[in-house]
Amino acid sequence: MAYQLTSRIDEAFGKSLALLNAMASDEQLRGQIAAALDLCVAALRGGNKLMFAGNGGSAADAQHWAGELVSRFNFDRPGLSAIALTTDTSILTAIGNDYGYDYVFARQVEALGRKGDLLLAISTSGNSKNVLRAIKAAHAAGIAVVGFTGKSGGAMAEFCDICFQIPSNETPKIQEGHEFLGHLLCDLIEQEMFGDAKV
Ligand SMILES: O=C(CO)[C@@H](O)[C@H](O)[C@H](O)[C@H](O)COP(=O)(O)O
Ligand SMILES: [Zn+2]
Repeated sequence: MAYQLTSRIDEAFGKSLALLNAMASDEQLRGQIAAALDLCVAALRGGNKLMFAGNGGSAADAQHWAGELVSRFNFDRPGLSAIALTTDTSILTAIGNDYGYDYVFARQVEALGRKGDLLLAISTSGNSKNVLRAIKAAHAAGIAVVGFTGKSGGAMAEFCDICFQIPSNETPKIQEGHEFLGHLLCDLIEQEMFGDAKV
């Protein structure tokens, strides 16, 4: 029992370290991070907002990252315009009940999204229908999309303007990769927009 426990813990550390190492040495990923940062900063500097959407653990990521931007990340600065489309239970239940769960994000993108906003769509499989519909609704409204998914990319990869494909097929490990990128983007956005004014 103790041996199994130890080996399982070792395995978890090993997989996460290998994942982060693979990401750290991926030059294409670095280019995508810079490009996603440009889209985020352009939207925010243009007076637009970032919208986040995802299911389950990715809903938690959406809320987490929007919170970092609206409140603060590393240092005090003006709040940044960001919203998670996963939080208003009245809206979610109304859309889910009246139109179906596949529409819970798309309907909000249609209602709240404006040309120049940015959608950050998170799906480990890349195949969640409500996320795919949100991406479609975003493009119809002139809103660019940064996707976060796994190695296969699923259906969403080809529809995103930039798509982060974490090099794993395991949902929790993909989520760990997403979490790293989400925090990194929050750090870079804050630095890019307010770093010079930092006291
Ligand atoms: O957090 C986890 C698994 O680690 C789950 O809650 C997971 O997010 C849910 O099963 C989601 O419904 C998966 O959807 P998706 O990532 O494939 O779009
Ligand atoms: Zn999870």
